Amino acid sequence: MPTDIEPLARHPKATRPGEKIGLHHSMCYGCGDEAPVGLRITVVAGEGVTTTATMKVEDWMQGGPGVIHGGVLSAAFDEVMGTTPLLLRKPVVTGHLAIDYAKPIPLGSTVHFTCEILGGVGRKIYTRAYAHLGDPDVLVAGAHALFIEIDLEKHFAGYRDKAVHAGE
Ligand SMILES: CCCCCCCCCCCCCCCC(=O)SCCNC(=O)CCNC(=O)[C@H](O)C(C)(C)COP(=O)(O)OP(=O)(O)OC[C@H]1O[C@@H](n2cnc3c(N)ncnc32)[C@H](O)[C@@H]1OP(=O)(O)O
Repeated sequence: MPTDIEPLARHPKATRPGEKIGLHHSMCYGCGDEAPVGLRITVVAGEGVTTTATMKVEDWMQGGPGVIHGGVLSAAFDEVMGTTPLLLRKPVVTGHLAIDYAKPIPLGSTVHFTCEILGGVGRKIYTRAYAHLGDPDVLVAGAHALFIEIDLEKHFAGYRDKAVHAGE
C-alpha cells in the first residue's frame, strides 16, 4: 500500500449505519438473491466508511473435509470489501486481493466480516477486512484489497450482451 493515501469520506447520501447496502445485481454470485448458486451475502453499513456482513457456511462450500474452500472465503471477502466503497458512492472492481487464512472454518458456522476503507489515491481505494466466527477476538482470516473506481457503462460495454438476467 502506498504511503500517500488520503482518508476517504462517506458520501452524504450513503446508506445509513445499520441499514443494508442494496444488491448491485440480483444475479450476482456474491450478493444476488436470484442467483442459482451464490453466497447471498448482505452487507450492512457501519459508522464512517465501515461495513459488516455475515455468511452461513453451507455444505456446498466445502473444500477440505468439513471446512470451507479457500476460494469461497476469498469470494466472500471480495464481495464484502467491493461493496464497501459504495459508501463513497463509487463503483469499483477488484484490482488486487490478498487473504490470510488463520484457522479452518467449519461447515455450518457463520462467518462475521468487518471491513473498513483505509483510504485512497486517484481511482485507487484500499480496504482491509477481518473474519471471525462469533468471537471478535478470535480471527479466522483477514484480507487486504485494492479496488479501482470505474465508469460502469464503459467498463461493461463489451460484455452486456453476455449478461444473465433473472428468469432466463
Ligand atoms: C462483479 C463486478 C461488479 C462491478 C459493479 C460495481 C458495483 C458495486 C460493487 C459491488 C461489489 C462487487 C464485489 C466484487 C468485485 C469484483 O469481483 S470485480 C471482478 C474482478 N475484477 C476485475 O474483473 C477487474 C479486471 N481488471 C480491469 O478491468 C482493469 O485492470 C482495471 C482494474 C479496471 C484497471 O484498469 P485501468 O482502468 O486501465 O486502470 P490502470 O491505469 O491500469 O490502473 C489504475 C491504477 O490502479 C493500479 N492498479 C491496477 N491494478 C493493480 C494491481 N493489481 N495491483 C496494484 N495496483 C494496481 C494501477 O497501477 C494504476 O495506478 P496509478 O497509475 O493510478 O497510480
